Order: sequence, then structure tokens, then C-alpha cells
Amino acid sequence: MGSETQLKLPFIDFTNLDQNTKTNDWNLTKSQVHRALEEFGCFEATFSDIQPELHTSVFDSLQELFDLPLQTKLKNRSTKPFHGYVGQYPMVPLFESMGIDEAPNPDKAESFTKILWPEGNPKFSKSIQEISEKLSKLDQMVRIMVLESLGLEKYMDEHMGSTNYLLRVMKYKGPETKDTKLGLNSHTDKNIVTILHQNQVDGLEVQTKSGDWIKVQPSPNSFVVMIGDSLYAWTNGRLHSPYHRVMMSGDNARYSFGLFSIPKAGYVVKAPQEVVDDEHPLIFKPFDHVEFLQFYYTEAGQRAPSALKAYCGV
Ligand SMILES: O=C(O)CCC(=O)C(=O)O
Ligand SMILES: [Fe+2]
Repeated sequence: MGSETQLKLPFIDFTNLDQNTKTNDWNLTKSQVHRALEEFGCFEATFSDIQPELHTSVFDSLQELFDLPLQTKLKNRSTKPFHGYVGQYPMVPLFESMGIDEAPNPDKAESFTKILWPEGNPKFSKSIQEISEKLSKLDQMVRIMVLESLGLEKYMDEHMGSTNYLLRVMKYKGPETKDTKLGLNSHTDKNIVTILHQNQVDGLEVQTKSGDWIKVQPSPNSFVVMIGDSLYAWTNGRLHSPYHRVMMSGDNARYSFGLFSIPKAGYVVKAPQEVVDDEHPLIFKPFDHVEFLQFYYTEAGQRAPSALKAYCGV
């Protein structure tokens, strides 16, 4: 249990795929996606649609954002945990993050930008919006493939229409020692699908079902696609939702961001009858994601090995 290995995440190429033209390639990719998500809950994806200039301008923008004075960063407040500015946590002092609700929407990206730069910052709002919009296309392709491969097509509109997007941008300071230090605690994501991207400083580790940690080493044009607990619950455990953490070493700061698709408040996550049978008895009672998150941030929720099982396990 828990040994470090040279294991790698599956690598899946989404280049030239289009959700509106279901070619043979679409079907082949779909079966790779299904297998990877059953086994690892996670894979590395390439996606041709992102130009190197956009990659560079997003990471320039993240550096500019985290270089702002603390007083300015604190202006991004939210009533929802991890949607506003997060930093200086005693448990994970290297970590800070900002949440941008509905970042694929140009008006929302612009109004977020105005909170930090009242005079505007078009390069920032444009790059953040563009990358989020492109990643939302990858999120949608993955979710369509998941529903098709589980024979749940009839829920497509309900499923796709029941989520919001949150872009979270993150900075991890280098620990400036030879030792490896925790950047972000081991956790499972609580949402539907997360798509992660980083600058060239590695640190993300994903745990396999047998307890080994995979050190993820993505290339500049690849993304990590990961299943969260809400999709794990909705598919009644057919897809895995992996524990992952960030381990930092050396002097360099790591910048990363994730596009999170999240169930809307009031939407009840309930596994369809098609994925429940004698061999796969129901794992979780139906739950409202926002109410579940409120539990997750209580002491009991933080202490539980699986907050979702503690909250609504059958
Ligand atoms: O920075 C990363 O690569 C991972 C971040 C993460 O796991 C999260 O925000 O939930
Ligand atoms: Fe995460």
C-alpha cells in the first residue's frame, strides 16, 4: 500500500473529435474514456484546440493575479467555500487559490476581473474566459461519452443542464527545501468532472484503487480529466473518483487551474434506475450537492474518510 511507482495515467487523444459527428474515432475514444474512468477515475487528455499563445497568456495572467497585494485578492469573496480567495491556511501554507464562477461566460469573466482591476484588464479576462470555454467543450465531450457508454442517453439533457462551471486558479509556493512538502491535502473532488492544467512544475499525484500514488507529469498541451464524487454517486459507483494531492519540492512556484462542473443548487443527484441492480445495489441516497458541501466543511465532514458515505451512504 502507498508505495511510489512509475505508474502512468492513461493518455487519451481528443484531437479532431466533435460531439456532433460521431465517427468511428469517437466510439474508439469513448471506450478508452470508459475504461480509464472505471479503473483510475482519471486520465491525461490532449486536445488540439488550445494554442500555445493561449497557454502562455493564461499562465502570465495567473502570475499577475497572485502577485496582487493580499488586500486586493481578498476582495474576491464568496459565500460558497473555495469559490472566493483562499490562502494562508495553516495546514497547507504553500497553497492559495481564487474561484471564478461561470468563467466561460464573457460577462462573468469581465465582472470578476473588475473586482481585482476596477480599471479593467482585458488580457486577463479574455484569456481566462477563452481557456474556460475551450475546456468546457472537453468537459462536455467526456460527459457525453460517459452517458453513452453507460446506456444513459435518455438523461443527456437533464444531466448536461444540471451543472454550473467554476474555474479555480491555484498557486503553490516552492518549499525552498530539499524535502517534499504537502501542497494540497489528499482529497476526492466533490463535483462532476474536473479538468486540470499546470505550468511546467509537477506536483499532482493521483492514487490508484490499490493505494499506489501516480506522479502525474503532463506535457504543456495535455490536461488531466478527473471524476468527482457527484458523478461517482450518479453512476452508482460505475466510475471511480480518485484521491489526489499535490506534493511540492524545490524553489519554483507551481501554477495550476481546474475547470469544475458542479451540480446546480437544488438539483438532486440521484442514480438512474438503469445503473442499480442486484449486482450493483444503490450506494448513496439522493442528495443535494450544496447541502452535501455544507456537511463536508463541518468537523464531522472533514474527519470522515468518505464525506459522501458519511452524509448519504445507504
Ligand atoms: O493543482 C492541482 O493540480 C490539483 C488541484 C486540486 O486537486 C483541486 O483544486 O481540487
Ligand atoms: Fe482536487
